[in-house]
Amino acid sequence: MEKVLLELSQVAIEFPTDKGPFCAVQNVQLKVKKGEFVSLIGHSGCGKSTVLNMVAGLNQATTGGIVMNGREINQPGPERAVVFQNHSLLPWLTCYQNVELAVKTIFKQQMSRQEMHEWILHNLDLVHMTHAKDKRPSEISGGMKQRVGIARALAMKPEILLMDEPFGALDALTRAHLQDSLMDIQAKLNNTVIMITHDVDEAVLLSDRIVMMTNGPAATIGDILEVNLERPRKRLAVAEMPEYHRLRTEVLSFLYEKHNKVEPIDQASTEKNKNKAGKVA
Ligand SMILES: Nc1ncnc2c1ncn2[C@@H]1O[C@H](COP(=O)(O)OP(=O)(O)OP(=O)(O)O)[C@@H](O)[C@H]1O
Repeated sequence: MEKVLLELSQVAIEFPTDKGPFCAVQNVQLKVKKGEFVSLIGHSGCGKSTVLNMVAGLNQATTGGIVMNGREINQPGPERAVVFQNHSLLPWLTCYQNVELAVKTIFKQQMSRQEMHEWILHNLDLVHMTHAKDKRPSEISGGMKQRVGIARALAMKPEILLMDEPFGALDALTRAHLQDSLMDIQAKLNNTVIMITHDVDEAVLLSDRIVMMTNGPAATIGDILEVNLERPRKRLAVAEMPEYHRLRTEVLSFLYEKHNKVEPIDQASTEKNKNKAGKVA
């Protein structure tokens, strides 16, 4: 069995507000193994980004702690690269230069200029963006920007990749292409990934485990679903598998029956929500 890379123990966080402390999440317990792909899913505002930001070192837990490789996390670090929904590339730099900036910041002491150059090209190639390396973000599509954002994160050689709805702003086709690319990259590199998603199908297709969160305030992990679909996964073949549909139904049932956010819960609204093509509101 792979070793545990990351452990969240009894994690809770309170934000100061005008009305006093607001407990966003509490009692979050999670172990993530090296090479594992874990998705976080839950209704809007339940605390998914808050949890991810704590792992990134951008938020500090009020109680409990997060340990990675035996060291407590209390600030951001290059071993935990974050990919946001909106790529966050610097608009005045080309794709190449955006990746270069991250590579230089981290590897200037360890790599020669030539090694850095090859490493940047290698990572752009991984996401199929070599052809557009000299373009600026304004000259490429949303999906391409997101690819460069992923290349930049991977180029940091992170031990864990944290993705906050990385494909949330993309159209369905582009999203599917990027999901496939991410699965290919993961098969090659065996990255450890924690990804927030609102898309039930995306969660089932990509994940080894799906962490389902209850509604806030004081949200916590309600259930964790193991996804044992064989890899490599091909979306069309997977969509035919009864196990895929069972898992999908489990997630939908957690979200819309056990922890529905729409109140009062009546049969009509539950059915309506279930038919939202697997997108969580
Ligand atoms: N800095 C902050 N100060 C006060 N409250 C905060 C702060 N950051 C987050 N919250 C609150 O914590 C809760 C969880 O927010 P969070 O952004 O983690 O939810 P989320 O599940 O990622 O939502 P979404 O799916 O809509 O992105 C929300 O009620 C939010 O208003």
